[in-house]
Amino acid sequence: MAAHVPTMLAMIIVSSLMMAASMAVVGWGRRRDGLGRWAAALLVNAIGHGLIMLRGLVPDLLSVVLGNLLLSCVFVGMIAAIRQFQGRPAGWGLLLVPPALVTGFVIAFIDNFAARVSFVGLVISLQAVWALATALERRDATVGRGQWLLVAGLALEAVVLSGRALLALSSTAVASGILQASALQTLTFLATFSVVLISSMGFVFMARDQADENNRIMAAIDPLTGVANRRSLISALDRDVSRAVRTREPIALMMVDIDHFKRVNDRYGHPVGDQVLCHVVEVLRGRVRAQDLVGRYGGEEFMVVLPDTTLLGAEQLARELCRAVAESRCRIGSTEGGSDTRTEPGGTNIAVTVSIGVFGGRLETGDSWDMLIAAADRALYQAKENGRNRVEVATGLRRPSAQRANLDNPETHPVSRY
Ligand SMILES: Nc1nc2c(ncn2[C@@H]2O[C@H](COP(=O)(O)OP(=O)(O)OP(=O)(O)O)[C@@H](O)[C@H]2O)c(=O)[nH]1
Repeated sequence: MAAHVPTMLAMIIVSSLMMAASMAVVGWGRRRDGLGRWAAALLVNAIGHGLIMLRGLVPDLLSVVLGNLLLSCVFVGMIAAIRQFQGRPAGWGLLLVPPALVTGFVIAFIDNFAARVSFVGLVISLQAVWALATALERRDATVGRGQWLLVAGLALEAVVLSGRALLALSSTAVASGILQASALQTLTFLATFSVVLISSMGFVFMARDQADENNRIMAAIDPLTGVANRRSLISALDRDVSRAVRTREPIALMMVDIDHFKRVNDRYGHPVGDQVLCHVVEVLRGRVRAQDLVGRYGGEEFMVVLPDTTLLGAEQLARELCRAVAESRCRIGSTEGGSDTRTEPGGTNIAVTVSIGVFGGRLETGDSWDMLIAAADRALYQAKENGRNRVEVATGLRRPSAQRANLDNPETHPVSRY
């Protein structure tokens, strides 16, 4: 099948322009997801194919030299866009080598159509492979399936252009002029049309999936401390509680509250208070296991969810955390020292302590996350009542019925029930 070449070129031009305009609109103001660079590449693609369509009507310098240069620059833009999406520098210097080679070769062989098709086809197909490899390099960091569309389009372009380049010198299938119809010309331009559609759609989906992922992370994270926020804490706790009920494995929960935090704010101001919050989070996170979840429950109160943990284990960890916070010093920039500060060259160290309420045990059907929080909160309240900078343990859940949690070694924890 040998389709009418100018018609196919027109299809490529129109689809590139429409896709470029759509991506420019969608990507407007979102400088870092690469949509703008990809749209620019599509615009260059439209102009390059436009110049090729004008073969014979405009000087060869424009149609042949500039046209081929622009077609090579399309992949410069695409690779730069993929790298921008991945948060990497474009590396323009190396990217511009293929267009320079194409320009030099086309000028030198301006009268040899087969040699030009062969060389330019090979260079551009290598650029497509380069773009493909760039996309695959950070595959794990890219969410969603859009990347596979992108890769599929680039792979198609690479295969068709390299096949055409290899056939160019030995076969008449390539035709003797760019506007002459042949089956191979049809395949080539269909592949270019496909890369415009498939890879561009893939790139848009990638950007959308990444934005969704970022939103999902933002919605789950406390922006100040970078740990789970209350909403994601509760949903994780709910999931762990359901699992603990099902498996009868123990689960533990800590409520950690900074002591006299209001005084820190009052004495040093909110920004320093914020630093203290981050400092406490750092100490907590540095001492829990990978499967434990530290999050900010609200204000100066943190929660630590400890799946598969006995009351005894949680209590020991809580004491360790309490000690670690008390022994640590939150280093702040330039602030007036107070009674609980040590001034050292280059900054001030603020002493900070926490009180911790712990619940731990095996759960029964009907137990829910809010019952665990209430139990740990009661213990926390008692820790505050008993003088702060200490750990208190809740020995049971307040169930609606007379049931009790089957706690680990309750006799080894002869503490009062809060
Ligand atoms: N800097 C800062 N302060 C906060 C933030 N969230 C809550 N706070 C402050 O935390 C303080 C909590 O004070 P209180 O509830 O009285 O507790 P406390 O002073 O720690 O006293 P105890 O818990 O009884 O030891 C208040 O001053 C809040 O304004 C925050 O994100 N940053």
